[in-house]
Amino acid sequence: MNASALKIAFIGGGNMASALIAGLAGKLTAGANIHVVDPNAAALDKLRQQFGVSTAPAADAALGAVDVIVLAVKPQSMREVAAQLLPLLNPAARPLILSIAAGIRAADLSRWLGGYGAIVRCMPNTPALIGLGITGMVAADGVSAAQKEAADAILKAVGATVWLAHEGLIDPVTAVSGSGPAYVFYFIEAMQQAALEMGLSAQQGSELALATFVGAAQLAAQSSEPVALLRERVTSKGGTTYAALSSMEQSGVKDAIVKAMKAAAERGRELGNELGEELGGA
Ligand SMILES: NC(=O)C1=CN([C@@H]2O[C@H](COP(=O)(O)OP(=O)(O)OC[C@H]3O[C@@H](n4cnc5c(N)ncnc54)[C@H](OP(=O)(O)O)[C@@H]3O)[C@@H](O)[C@H]2O)C=CC1
Ligand SMILES: O=C(O)[C@@H]1CCC=N1
Repeated sequence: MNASALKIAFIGGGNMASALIAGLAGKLTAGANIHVVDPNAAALDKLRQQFGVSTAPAADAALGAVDVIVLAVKPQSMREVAAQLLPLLNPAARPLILSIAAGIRAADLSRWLGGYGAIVRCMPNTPALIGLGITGMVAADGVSAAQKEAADAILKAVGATVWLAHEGLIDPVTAVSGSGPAYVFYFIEAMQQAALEMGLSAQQGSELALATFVGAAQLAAQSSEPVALLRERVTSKGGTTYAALSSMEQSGVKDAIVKAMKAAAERGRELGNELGEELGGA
């Protein structure tokens, strides 16, 4: 499969699909090679104008002529979407199905698609929009080496990829990096609020909080030292950082974050159980 000429269809053109399309169109493959199916006319107009993709309001014959079909609808819509897709799947072309849905297990998707085996489950994140995403991925047994390469090329076009040893690790990845940008935005919002309450302008608080996040993240990414050591270097004995971190420890911030992330992973497992028939914990 020649990655630069890949024909890719997206079923669902919402937040995550748009972020992926923005990273892919005109880079990995031409916008004209991308087809997007979504019932929302306004969302499709925007994608067509921005990236030159073709669009349709419902699953159509174009799905029979692509190499990869990305399923980018809500987990709750997956079963219905599989039923719409099944009659349009071209068995001769045997396209790769790339599911980005939280929770939905490959075995359930395969059953809904009449026993289809060429399925890769992946968990991207929205920084894909600017090429800085990271995606955890796992391939079902029916995926060929060329399809695995194509899946990797698609997600690498929007950031980094991490292949997982087994599907049970997708829920933890969802909790760490899939949902992760929201935790970071939440922390930035809190810093902006504090800045405002302490007398800085909204503009100054925003600039200071954002630059601090970008700088600290880049420093951690570029450093060979543990993050804990970088934190200690900011924390002078009896100083301001110590006061802040002590307050966070007293409030149980770290424990709360760990607990919250475990809740996210658990919600992924729950979604799989609620919406599918396969048992979790693979
Ligand atoms: N947002 C994120 O950061 C991430 C999301 N994901 C996963 O991506 C998937 C999509 O999430 P997200 O983009 O946030 O959701 P959105 O709601 O933004 O996008 C889903 C889109 O699919 C459309 N849709 C619904 N039914 C159909 C159908 N039958 N055919 C075609 N399109 C349909 C929806 O239309 P309508 O609104 O009218 O229902 C909507 O526009 C989820 O499964 C989620 O778990 C994974 C990683 C990160
Ligand atoms: O919140 C969600 O369920 C999706 C999956 C990861 C990020 N957004």
